[in-house]
Amino acid sequence: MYNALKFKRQQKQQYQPLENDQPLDNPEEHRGAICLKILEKAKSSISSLSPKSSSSSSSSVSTSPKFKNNNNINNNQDKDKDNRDRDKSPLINRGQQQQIQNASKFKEEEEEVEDSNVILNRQPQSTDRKMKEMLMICIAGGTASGKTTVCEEIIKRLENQRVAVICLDSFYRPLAHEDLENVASYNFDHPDAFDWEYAQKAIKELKSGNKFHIPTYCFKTHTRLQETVAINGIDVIIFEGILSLYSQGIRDQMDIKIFVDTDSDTRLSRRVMRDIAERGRSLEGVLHQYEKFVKPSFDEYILPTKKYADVIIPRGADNVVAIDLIVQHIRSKLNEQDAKKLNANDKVMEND
Ligand SMILES: Nc1ncnc2c1ncn2[C@@H]1O[C@H](COP(=O)(O)OP(=O)(O)O)[C@@H](O)[C@H]1O
Ligand SMILES: O=c1ccn([C@@H]2O[C@H](COP(=O)(O)O)[C@@H](O)[C@H]2O)c(=O)[nH]1
Repeated sequence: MYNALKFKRQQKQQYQPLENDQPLDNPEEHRGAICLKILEKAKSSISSLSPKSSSSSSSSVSTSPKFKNNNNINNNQDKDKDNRDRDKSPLINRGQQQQIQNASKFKEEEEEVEDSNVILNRQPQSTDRKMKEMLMICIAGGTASGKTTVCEEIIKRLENQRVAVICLDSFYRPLAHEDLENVASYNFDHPDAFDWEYAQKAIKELKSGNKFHIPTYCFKTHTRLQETVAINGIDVIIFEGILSLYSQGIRDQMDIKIFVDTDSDTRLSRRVMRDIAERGRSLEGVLHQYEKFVKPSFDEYILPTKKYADVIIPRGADNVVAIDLIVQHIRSKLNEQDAKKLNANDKVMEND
């Protein structure tokens, strides 16, 4: 079964090693690159299961620029410029292959997938797509608190919904030349590292049911790429990131605000393990960055956003009860929306 967390785990080359870090195993590859490779694999497994190529069908799921792969991007950079802004493969989550197998009837939806690069596992809601407000969920929390893992767990349980994950990482500001020269001194955990205006615009457009092209960020070059991932025709959007509860403009768009609250020793040990195993870092480099930037920014900017959360999840993905309750709430919100829509349609028909 496909596992989205694996994406994140396999992103070791996507980070530029900081000072004192070991060189990357393969400097040609970086965060995005790994992602797209996996996405391509996922895409081919979908097409092999889709009605067009086999008897089974269209699918589920979630797209996230965080998991995009610059290999694909690099290949595409040589292609027609007009195609650059076209959507790339969606992120397929852990539960997705199962969902792919389950969702075999909706050929129409599959076309939508190709159109919007969001894979669907539920019949689109006909003509009201543009009018539709989607459910917006925000998942914040410190580094390695388990945000991505919680996202996965939620998506896995939302079998019949179209879910997209948008990562705050996508809205990192491109680094200035002098910052690039001395990247070990750059604070990726400070609010100023993000383009909030852009992020807010994206969230606002998506919330209103409009298609939006989410930017992609290259963790190797610390620049924003020209490639985007188009998001459209979704039921639920999850906006995930260390500071995703930081901006009031963004918070105001959110229907459910979640803070993943994992003890800092656990987070540090996970970050050390993850960054060494998956992001090509040295112990010294991880600890240096953590002490200089990650911890101070957590204390000053990230932790204070906990007060904005509707739900705080202690212990992250280990907290199955909290995740189940959140998913129940999401389902009931989606049902409310559907009921409202049916009501509105009935009224239109009565008036006709
Ligand atoms: N509940 C858990 N138990 C053990 N390891 C976990 C758990 N949740 C996450 N991890 C691991 O910790 C690391 C960070 O988790 P992740 O979900 O990517 O956090 P975040 O998205 O907040 O940075 C990953 O290597 C992941 O496998
Ligand atoms: O170029 C970059 C961008 C970000 N980081 C670090 O990533 C974490 C946030 O990601 P999580 O998955 O939530 O841990 C943040 O703490 C930054 O320090 C980076 O090292 N390089």
